[in-house]
Amino acid sequence: MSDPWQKAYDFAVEVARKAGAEIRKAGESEIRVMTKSSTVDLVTKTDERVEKIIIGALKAEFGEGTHDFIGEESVAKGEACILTDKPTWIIDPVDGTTNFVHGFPFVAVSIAFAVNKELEFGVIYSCLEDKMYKARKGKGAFCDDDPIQVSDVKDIHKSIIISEHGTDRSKEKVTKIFSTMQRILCIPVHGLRGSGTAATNMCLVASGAVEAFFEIGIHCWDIAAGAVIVKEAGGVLLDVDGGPFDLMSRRMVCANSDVIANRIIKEIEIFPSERDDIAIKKK
Ligand SMILES: Nc1ncnc2c1ncn2[C@@H]1O[C@H](CO)[C@@H](O)[C@H]1OP(=O)(O)O
Ligand SMILES: [Mg+2]
Repeated sequence: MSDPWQKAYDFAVEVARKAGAEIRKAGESEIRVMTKSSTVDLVTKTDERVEKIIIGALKAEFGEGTHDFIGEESVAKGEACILTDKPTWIIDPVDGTTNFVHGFPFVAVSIAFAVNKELEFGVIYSCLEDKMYKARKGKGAFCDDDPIQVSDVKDIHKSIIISEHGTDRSKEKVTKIFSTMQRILCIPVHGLRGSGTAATNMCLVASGAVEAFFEIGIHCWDIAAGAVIVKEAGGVLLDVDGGPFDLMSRRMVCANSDVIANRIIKEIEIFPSERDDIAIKKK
Protein backbone atom coordinates (compact mmCIF):
# COMPACT_ATOMS: atom_id res chain seq x y z
CA MET A 1 0.00 0.00 0.00
CA SER A 2 2.20 2.84 -1.26
CA ASP A 3 -0.34 5.63 -1.01
CA PRO A 4 -2.67 4.88 1.90
CA TRP A 5 -4.26 8.31 2.24
CA GLN A 6 -5.12 9.12 -1.39
CA LYS A 7 -8.75 8.08 -0.92
CA ALA A 8 -9.11 10.15 2.25
CA TYR A 9 -7.57 13.15 0.46
CA ASP A 10 -9.93 12.90 -2.53
CA PHE A 11 -12.86 12.44 -0.17
CA ALA A 12 -11.86 15.50 1.86
CA VAL A 13 -11.86 17.64 -1.31
CA GLU A 14 -15.37 16.48 -2.17
CA VAL A 15 -16.66 17.00 1.38
CA ALA A 16 -15.16 20.51 1.50
CA ARG A 17 -16.86 21.35 -1.81
CA LYS A 18 -20.23 20.13 -0.53
CA ALA A 19 -19.80 21.99 2.76
CA GLY A 20 -18.93 25.18 0.86
CA ALA A 21 -22.07 24.83 -1.26
CA GLU A 22 -24.12 24.54 1.96
CA ILE A 23 -22.52 27.71 3.32
CA ARG A 24 -23.23 29.62 0.11
CA LYS A 25 -26.81 28.39 0.16
CA ALA A 26 -27.46 29.46 3.76
CA GLY A 27 -30.03 32.22 3.57
CA GLU A 28 -29.70 35.67 5.08
CA SER A 29 -32.03 34.76 7.93
CA GLU A 30 -29.93 31.79 8.93
CA ILE A 31 -26.66 33.67 8.58
CA ARG A 32 -27.61 36.06 11.31
CA VAL A 33 -28.78 33.49 13.85
CA MET A 34 -26.10 33.38 16.53
CA THR A 35 -26.08 30.37 18.77
CA LYS A 36 -23.62 31.17 21.52
CA SER A 37 -20.48 32.87 22.57
CA SER A 38 -19.39 36.39 23.33
CA THR A 39 -20.37 39.55 21.49
CA VAL A 40 -17.43 39.16 19.11
CA ASP A 41 -16.67 35.41 18.92
CA LEU A 42 -19.61 34.52 16.70
CA VAL A 43 -21.11 31.13 15.97
CA THR A 44 -24.11 30.54 13.70
CA LYS A 45 -26.42 27.62 13.13
CA THR A 46 -24.60 27.16 9.83
CA ASP A 47 -21.27 26.50 11.65
CA GLU A 48 -22.91 23.72 13.67
CA ARG A 49 -24.88 22.24 10.76
CA VAL A 50 -21.94 22.22 8.35
CA GLU A 51 -19.65 20.59 10.93
CA LYS A 52 -22.24 17.85 11.42
CA ILE A 53 -22.44 17.35 7.64
CA ILE A 54 -18.63 17.08 7.34
CA ILE A 55 -18.08 14.78 10.33
CA GLY A 56 -21.13 12.69 9.39
CA ALA A 57 -19.80 12.13 5.86
CA LEU A 58 -16.30 11.27 7.11
CA LYS A 59 -17.62 8.85 9.75
CA ALA A 60 -19.85 7.14 7.20
CA GLU A 61 -16.91 6.72 4.82
CA PHE A 62 -14.10 5.81 7.21
CA GLY A 63 -15.94 4.19 10.08
CA GLU A 64 -16.54 5.43 13.59
CA GLY A 65 -13.82 4.44 16.02
CA THR A 66 -10.94 4.07 13.58
CA HIS A 67 -10.55 7.81 13.05
CA ASP A 68 -10.66 10.67 15.56
CA PHE A 69 -12.26 14.06 14.93
CA ILE A 70 -11.33 17.49 16.23
CA GLY A 71 -13.90 20.04 15.11
CA GLU A 72 -14.37 23.64 16.22
CA GLU A 73 -17.99 23.19 17.25
CA SER A 74 -17.51 19.75 18.87
CA VAL A 75 -14.66 21.10 21.00
CA ALA A 76 -16.83 24.08 21.95
CA LYS A 77 -19.39 21.54 23.20
CA GLY A 78 -16.81 19.81 25.39
CA GLU A 79 -15.17 17.16 23.20
CA ALA A 80 -11.45 16.50 23.54
CA CYS A 81 -8.90 18.46 21.56
CA ILE A 82 -5.97 16.08 21.88
CA LEU A 83 -3.91 14.91 18.95
CA THR A 84 -3.06 11.20 19.31
CA ASP A 85 -1.31 8.79 16.93
CA LYS A 86 -4.69 7.76 15.53
CA PRO A 87 -5.73 9.07 12.11
CA THR A 88 -7.34 12.38 13.07
CA TRP A 89 -9.43 14.86 11.11
CA ILE A 90 -9.10 18.50 12.18
CA ILE A 91 -12.03 20.54 10.93
CA ASP A 92 -13.14 24.16 10.84
CA PRO A 93 -16.54 24.09 9.12
CA VAL A 94 -16.75 27.88 8.70
CA ASP A 95 -13.48 29.76 9.10
CA GLY A 96 -14.30 33.44 9.08
CA THR A 97 -17.67 33.27 10.82
CA THR A 98 -17.62 37.02 11.45
CA ASN A 99 -17.14 37.60 7.71
CA PHE A 100 -19.96 35.16 7.01
CA VAL A 101 -22.34 36.97 9.35
CA HIS A 102 -21.55 40.32 7.75
CA GLY A 103 -21.37 39.17 4.15
CA PHE A 104 -17.65 40.04 3.91
CA PRO A 105 -16.56 37.78 1.07
CA PHE A 106 -13.87 35.52 2.61
CA VAL A 107 -15.20 32.35 4.21
CA ALA A 108 -13.44 28.99 4.11
CA VAL A 109 -13.99 25.34 4.94
CA SER A 110 -10.80 23.88 6.41
CA ILE A 111 -10.15 20.13 6.66
CA ALA A 112 -6.83 18.60 7.69
CA PHE A 113 -5.79 15.02 8.35
CA ALA A 114 -3.00 13.86 10.67
CA VAL A 115 -1.54 10.42 11.37
CA ASN A 116 0.98 9.73 14.14
CA LYS A 117 0.61 13.43 15.04
CA GLU A 118 1.93 14.43 11.62
CA LEU A 119 -0.18 16.36 9.14
CA GLU A 120 -0.69 14.30 5.98
CA PHE A 121 -2.85 16.68 3.97
CA GLY A 122 -4.87 19.87 4.09
CA VAL A 123 -7.83 21.11 2.08
CA ILE A 124 -9.17 24.67 2.24
CA TYR A 125 -12.19 25.61 0.17
CA SER A 126 -12.57 29.38 -0.09
CA CYS A 127 -16.23 28.93 -0.82
CA LEU A 128 -17.32 32.43 -1.87
CA GLU A 129 -14.36 32.78 -4.25
CA ASP A 130 -14.89 29.13 -5.32
CA LYS A 131 -11.19 28.30 -4.95
CA MET A 132 -10.07 24.87 -3.74
CA TYR A 133 -6.63 24.94 -2.11
CA LYS A 134 -5.10 21.57 -1.30
CA ALA A 135 -1.81 19.88 -0.48
CA ARG A 136 -0.49 16.46 0.49
CA LYS A 137 2.74 15.99 2.39
CA GLY A 138 5.59 15.79 -0.12
CA LYS A 139 3.38 16.32 -3.17
CA GLY A 140 3.13 20.09 -3.64
CA ALA A 141 0.33 22.58 -3.14
CA PHE A 142 -2.44 23.47 -5.56
CA CYS A 143 -5.22 25.97 -6.10
CA ASP A 144 -7.85 24.07 -8.05
CA ASP A 145 -5.48 22.08 -10.28
CA ASP A 146 -2.74 24.67 -10.64
CA PRO A 147 0.47 24.36 -8.60
CA ILE A 148 1.05 27.27 -6.20
CA GLN A 149 4.26 28.66 -4.79
CA VAL A 150 5.15 31.21 -2.11
CA SER A 151 6.55 34.56 -3.25
CA ASP A 152 10.32 34.94 -3.72
CA VAL A 153 10.46 38.40 -2.09
CA LYS A 154 13.17 38.33 0.61
CA ASP A 155 13.34 42.07 1.23
CA ILE A 156 10.93 42.84 4.09
CA HIS A 157 10.57 46.41 2.73
CA LYS A 158 8.90 44.96 -0.37
CA SER A 159 6.53 42.69 1.53
CA ILE A 160 2.86 42.58 2.47
CA ILE A 161 2.19 41.04 5.89
CA ILE A 162 -1.12 39.70 7.20
CA SER A 163 -2.31 39.70 10.78
CA GLU A 164 -5.68 39.79 12.49
CA HIS A 165 -7.17 41.50 15.53
CA GLY A 166 -8.46 38.31 17.22
CA THR A 167 -11.53 38.10 19.41
CA ASP A 168 -10.22 39.38 22.75
CA ARG A 169 -11.19 43.00 23.41
CA SER A 170 -9.22 43.49 26.62
CA LYS A 171 -7.23 46.70 26.47
CA GLU A 172 -3.99 44.92 27.33
CA LYS A 173 -4.19 42.43 24.44
CA VAL A 174 -5.52 44.92 21.89
CA THR A 175 -2.68 47.30 22.80
CA LYS A 176 -0.11 44.55 22.18
CA ILE A 177 -1.70 43.52 18.89
CA PHE A 178 -1.75 47.11 17.61
CA SER A 179 1.72 47.83 18.90
CA THR A 180 3.04 44.80 16.97
CA MET A 181 1.19 45.94 13.85
CA GLN A 182 2.61 49.44 14.18
CA ARG A 183 6.14 48.11 14.56
CA ILE A 184 5.78 45.92 11.49
CA LEU A 185 4.13 48.61 9.39
CA CYS A 186 6.92 51.02 10.26
CA ILE A 187 9.80 48.67 9.37
CA PRO A 188 8.46 49.80 6.79
CA VAL A 189 6.60 47.19 4.73
CA HIS A 190 4.43 47.74 1.64
CA GLY A 191 1.26 46.95 3.56
CA LEU A 192 -0.65 45.16 6.25
CA ARG A 193 -3.72 43.10 5.39
CA GLY A 194 -6.16 40.62 6.89
CA SER A 195 -8.92 38.61 5.20
CA GLY A 196 -10.66 37.69 8.49
CA THR A 197 -9.98 33.99 8.09
CA ALA A 198 -6.76 32.28 9.11
CA ALA A 199 -7.28 29.58 6.49
CA THR A 200 -7.58 32.08 3.64
CA ASN A 201 -4.66 34.09 5.03
CA MET A 202 -2.48 30.99 4.83
CA CYS A 203 -3.61 30.36 1.25
CA LEU A 204 -2.58 33.94 0.41
CA VAL A 205 0.91 33.17 1.76
CA ALA A 206 1.00 29.85 -0.12
CA SER A 207 0.01 31.44 -3.41
CA GLY A 208 2.48 34.32 -3.13
CA ALA A 209 0.00 37.20 -2.73
CA VAL A 210 1.58 38.14 0.61
CA GLU A 211 4.87 37.24 2.26
CA ALA A 212 3.70 36.26 5.76
CA PHE A 213 0.82 35.81 8.18
CA PHE A 214 1.10 35.65 11.96
CA GLU A 215 -1.42 35.45 14.77
CA ILE A 216 -1.72 34.63 18.47
CA GLY A 217 -5.11 33.23 19.55
CA ILE A 218 -5.95 31.07 16.54
CA HIS A 219 -6.89 27.42 17.12
CA CYS A 220 -5.57 24.20 15.59
CA TRP A 221 -8.60 23.89 13.28
CA ASP A 222 -7.94 27.38 11.86
CA ILE A 223 -4.39 26.52 10.74
CA ALA A 224 -3.94 22.73 10.40
CA ALA A 225 -4.89 22.50 6.71
CA GLY A 226 -3.10 25.76 5.94
CA ALA A 227 0.08 24.46 7.57
CA VAL A 228 0.38 21.68 4.98
CA ILE A 229 -0.54 24.01 2.12
CA VAL A 230 2.04 26.67 3.10
CA LYS A 231 4.79 24.10 3.62
CA GLU A 232 4.10 22.33 0.34
CA ALA A 233 4.09 25.70 -1.46
CA GLY A 234 7.67 26.21 -0.25
CA GLY A 235 6.93 28.29 2.85
CA VAL A 236 7.97 28.00 6.49
CA LEU A 237 6.08 27.74 9.79
CA LEU A 238 7.47 28.92 13.10
CA ASP A 239 6.34 29.74 16.60
CA VAL A 240 6.02 33.48 17.30
CA ASP A 241 9.14 33.22 19.50
CA GLY A 242 11.17 31.74 16.64
CA GLY A 243 10.98 28.16 17.96
CA PRO A 244 9.44 25.22 16.13
CA PHE A 245 5.81 25.46 15.00
CA ASP A 246 3.41 23.72 17.41
CA LEU A 247 -0.10 23.09 16.05
CA MET A 248 -1.70 23.14 19.51
CA SER A 249 0.02 26.27 20.82
CA ARG A 250 -2.49 28.79 19.38
CA ARG A 251 0.27 30.90 17.84
CA MET A 252 2.04 30.85 14.54
CA VAL A 253 4.06 32.69 11.95
CA CYS A 254 3.96 31.38 8.40
CA ALA A 255 6.01 32.98 5.68
CA ASN A 256 7.58 32.56 2.28
CA SER A 257 11.04 32.19 3.89
CA ASP A 258 13.00 32.05 7.14
CA VAL A 259 14.34 35.54 6.41
CA ILE A 260 10.89 37.15 6.35
CA ALA A 261 9.56 35.04 9.25
CA ASN A 262 12.49 35.91 11.52
CA ARG A 263 12.34 39.60 10.64
CA ILE A 264 8.68 39.72 11.71
CA ILE A 265 9.31 37.68 14.84
CA LYS A 266 11.64 40.46 16.06
CA GLU A 267 8.64 42.80 16.23
CA ILE A 268 5.97 40.53 17.74
CA GLU A 269 4.85 41.37 21.27
CA ILE A 270 3.82 38.00 22.63
CA PHE A 271 0.87 37.64 25.01
CA PRO A 272 -0.22 34.42 26.73
CA SER A 273 -2.77 32.08 25.14
CA GLU A 274 -4.01 28.83 26.64
CA ARG A 275 -3.06 25.76 24.55
CA ASP A 276 -5.77 23.92 22.61
CA ASP A 277 -4.80 20.55 24.13
CA ILE A 278 -4.55 21.70 27.74
CA ALA A 279 -7.73 19.98 28.84
CA ILE A 280 -11.15 18.87 27.77
CA LYS A 281 -13.04 22.12 27.72
CA LYS A 282 -16.59 22.55 28.90
CA LYS A 283 -18.20 25.76 27.77
N1 LIG B 1 -9.67 33.65 20.07
C1 LIG B 1 -9.24 33.89 18.84
N2 LIG B 1 -8.27 34.79 18.62
C2 LIG B 1 -7.86 35.03 17.40
N3 LIG B 1 -8.34 34.42 16.31
C3 LIG B 1 -9.31 33.53 16.44
C4 LIG B 1 -9.80 33.23 17.71
N4 LIG B 1 -10.77 32.32 17.56
C5 LIG B 1 -10.87 32.05 16.26
N5 LIG B 1 -10.00 32.78 15.56
C6 LIG B 1 -9.80 32.68 14.12
O1 LIG B 1 -8.82 33.61 13.70
C7 LIG B 1 -9.16 34.19 12.45
C8 LIG B 1 -9.38 35.66 12.60
O2 LIG B 1 -8.72 36.14 13.71
C9 LIG B 1 -10.32 33.42 11.99
O3 LIG B 1 -9.80 32.37 11.25
C10 LIG B 1 -11.01 32.92 13.27
O4 LIG B 1 -11.70 31.71 13.05
P1 LIG B 1 -13.30 31.50 13.12
O5 LIG B 1 -13.94 32.39 12.15
O6 LIG B 1 -13.45 30.04 12.75
O7 LIG B 1 -13.68 31.76 14.56
MG1 LIG C 1 -11.70 29.27 12.34
